[in-house]
Amino acid sequence: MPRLAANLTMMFNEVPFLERFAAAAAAGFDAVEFLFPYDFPTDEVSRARADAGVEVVLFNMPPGDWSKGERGIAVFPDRVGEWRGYLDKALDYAQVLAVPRLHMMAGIAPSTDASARAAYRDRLAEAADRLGEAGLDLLIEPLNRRDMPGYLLDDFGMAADLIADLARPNLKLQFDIYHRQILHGDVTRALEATLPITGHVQLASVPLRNEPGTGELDDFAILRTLDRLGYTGHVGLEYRPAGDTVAGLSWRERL
Ligand SMILES: O=C(O)[C@@H](O)C(=O)CO
Ligand SMILES: [Mg+2]
Repeated sequence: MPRLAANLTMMFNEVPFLERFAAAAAAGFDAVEFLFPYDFPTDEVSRARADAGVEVVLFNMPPGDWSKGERGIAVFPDRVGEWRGYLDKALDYAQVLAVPRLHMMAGIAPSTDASARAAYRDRLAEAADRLGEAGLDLLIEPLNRRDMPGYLLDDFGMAADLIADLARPNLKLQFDIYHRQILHGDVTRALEATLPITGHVQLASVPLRNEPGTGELDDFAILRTLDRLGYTGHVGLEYRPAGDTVAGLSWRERL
């Protein structure tokens, strides 16, 4: 059975962010992930993590101004200086929290925009090299067009091509089963084909993005497939609980 990590951005929203570490531990998790820790100083996040005794397995680089609709700025060739500041900041948090991997969002731009694609590719190479020196993996995640309209990286084939072209051993795929199913389907064959380049997996029901086992896929069969393929990483539970987070965790009894 793959190891499970609670996503603290979506789960345990009954309590403020820093209290979610302890809430996850109390619910039996020894690993967590989240989108962004940057609203809180590193020492506060670090204390919450250490007090709860959980491992942080993933978070994202700053995405630009999220409230203005930005979803990464790597696609903008004229914002490299700002982007480098974000990379420094993410590395700072990652090192304090001992996080082994970071997700870098691409940004909103048409995939036909050659300058956006070139900028994204350049930033991926640069970030992979910087993170590699620090012993971290860099992840890229295709996002479905319904949840993230206009996002550049909206295709698993594009992600696999980028990883092959850039040939950085620490540049890997963030395989979110929810996005995969909405974008392309064929989840099992895609896991088989891309597991060697996959650095992290995330799971939620489709289409509502609720608890595993409540949607159109057999999420338990998918978890067994990950076992069969020898996946040893974590599966991030990036779902919005349909009701109370802890009550909703009863799906784990079926594992
Ligand atoms: O799937 C998602 O939405 C996240 O993993 C993410 O990093 C971008 O929002
Ligand atoms: Mg995801």
